Amino acid sequence: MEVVVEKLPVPRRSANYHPSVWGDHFLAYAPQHKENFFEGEGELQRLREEVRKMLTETPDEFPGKLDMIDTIQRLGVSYHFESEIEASLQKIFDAYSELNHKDGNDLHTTALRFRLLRQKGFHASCDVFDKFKNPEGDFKESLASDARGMLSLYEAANFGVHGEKVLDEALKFTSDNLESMVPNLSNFLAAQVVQALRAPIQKTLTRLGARQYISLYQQHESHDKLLLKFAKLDFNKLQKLHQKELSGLTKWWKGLDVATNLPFARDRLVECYFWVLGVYFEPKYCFAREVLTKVISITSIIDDIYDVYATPDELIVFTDAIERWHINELDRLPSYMKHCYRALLDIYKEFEEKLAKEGQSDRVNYSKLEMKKLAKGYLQEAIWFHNGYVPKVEEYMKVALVTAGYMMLATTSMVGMGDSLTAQTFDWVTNEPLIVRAASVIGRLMDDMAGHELEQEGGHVATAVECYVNEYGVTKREAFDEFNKQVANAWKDINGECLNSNAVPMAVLERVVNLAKVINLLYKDEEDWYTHSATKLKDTITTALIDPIPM
Ligand SMILES: CC(C)=CCC/C(C)=C/COP(=O)(O)OP(=O)(O)O
Repeated sequence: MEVVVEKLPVPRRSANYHPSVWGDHFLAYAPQHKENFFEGEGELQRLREEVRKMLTETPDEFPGKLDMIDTIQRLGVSYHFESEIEASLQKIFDAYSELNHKDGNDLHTTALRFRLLRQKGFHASCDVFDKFKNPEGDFKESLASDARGMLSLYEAANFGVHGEKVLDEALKFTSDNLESMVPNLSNFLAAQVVQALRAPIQKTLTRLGARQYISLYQQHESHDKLLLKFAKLDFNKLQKLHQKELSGLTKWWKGLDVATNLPFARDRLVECYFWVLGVYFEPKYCFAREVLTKVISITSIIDDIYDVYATPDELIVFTDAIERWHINELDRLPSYMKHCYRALLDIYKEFEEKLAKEGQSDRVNYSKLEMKKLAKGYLQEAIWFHNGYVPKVEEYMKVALVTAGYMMLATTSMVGMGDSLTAQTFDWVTNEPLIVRAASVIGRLMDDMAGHELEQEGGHVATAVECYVNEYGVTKREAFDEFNKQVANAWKDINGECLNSNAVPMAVLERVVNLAKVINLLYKDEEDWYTHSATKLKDTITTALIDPIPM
């Protein structure tokens, strides 16, 4: 279809997004030496083996072993000991009833064991919490004086699945009581409680959680000095690795020159990299991070083309060009779209070439298909907007779960993950499995609650909020209450899908869980940190990616 463009002045909208707050900052971290760039490498390796020894020599049936595993995980270094921890948890799971019986009324140990198992996909039964209830069926009031146990129960209850009433009650009981306990707690415990109430472990990004826990842990009077030193060194080493990756990505991004060529769009490379760092931080996922960062940052531009700048006619051509996915399509596009379209094709071509060496270039097709589906969803929303149409909730959600972007990102997150993934796993992810739908529900509803005011001012497709208010004649607050319930239910779906999953590797499920965690940070409390990234998100990125931990 031929469309005449840019001959007549076209009325354009602008959302006045602020420019990049990072500019070329990360270019300064360009790699000088490819190998051995970290001075503390020798020390780090020595400490790692000491920690491994401590971990393997501590008997699995010791309650202290649970605390050791938990501390190692929370300090962000458990990725070094995956097989050792998995083997311990398997033994602990096999002896679950017996161990619970032995611990009697120790709430902390019971709850911690339950959470550590659930976190790694073991279906630990929540019946172990029944004994902490009184004959009336309520949690015993006496527990409210056991702050450590209450905190552990709260963290455990965040791993509940549908139908686990005792965990719903535990979540309410602990949430209601923990806050008022804070003034009477030690600094270490009080700080943990405050942090946990803000975001439980289940919803905390691993790098941020590690950074926070390292500072807390060193205030704990009986902390393990060796473990603490190892965690600090490892955090700083990874931070340097991430800085170098971001330096390379900044170089790539500069070639696109968003400020000049696409001035209406959000220029958010560093924020996108941070998003991806929430999905995987481990060194082995370096290429996966590159793939996902490039895709998410170009998607952000594409989203702004659809939502803000383009005319409906241009969007029809653009969507068709994405569907055809061929460089010849460039001629049909106005010049601003050309920049974006060329970049889109280039990045996928680059992935294909790199993956061809491993015989894995087919994987890219799954991501391309999802990108095409996303573009069609974006077009549908743009058409609704330009027609002033407010869909019914069901009609809206069908499209808006796609435009939440998480079906595409979940698929793309797997593209660079290495050789252990099969075609079956890719088929699984592109068939909208429950866990991906649930992450999309969280993404869509939290984004809509956060973006609602702004999107209405700037002119934007009706969000879930307007659709719901319009269809059910309720207040905005009532719509928010309903959505918060749906978000909580979606977390239960996610928790359930992670249990005893033999069909899909845990490493893949963890990517989807992590995608949901990122939403919980960026769109919490009805704020949009991603779009307005100059304050809270800038500070958060600074702690994760710029400031090293003092040794
Ligand atoms: C999850 C993905 C793909 C992230 C890339 C950046 C992006 C599009 C964020 C959401 O923006 P928005 O709040 O404007 O989204 P929407 O227009 O869908 O409401």
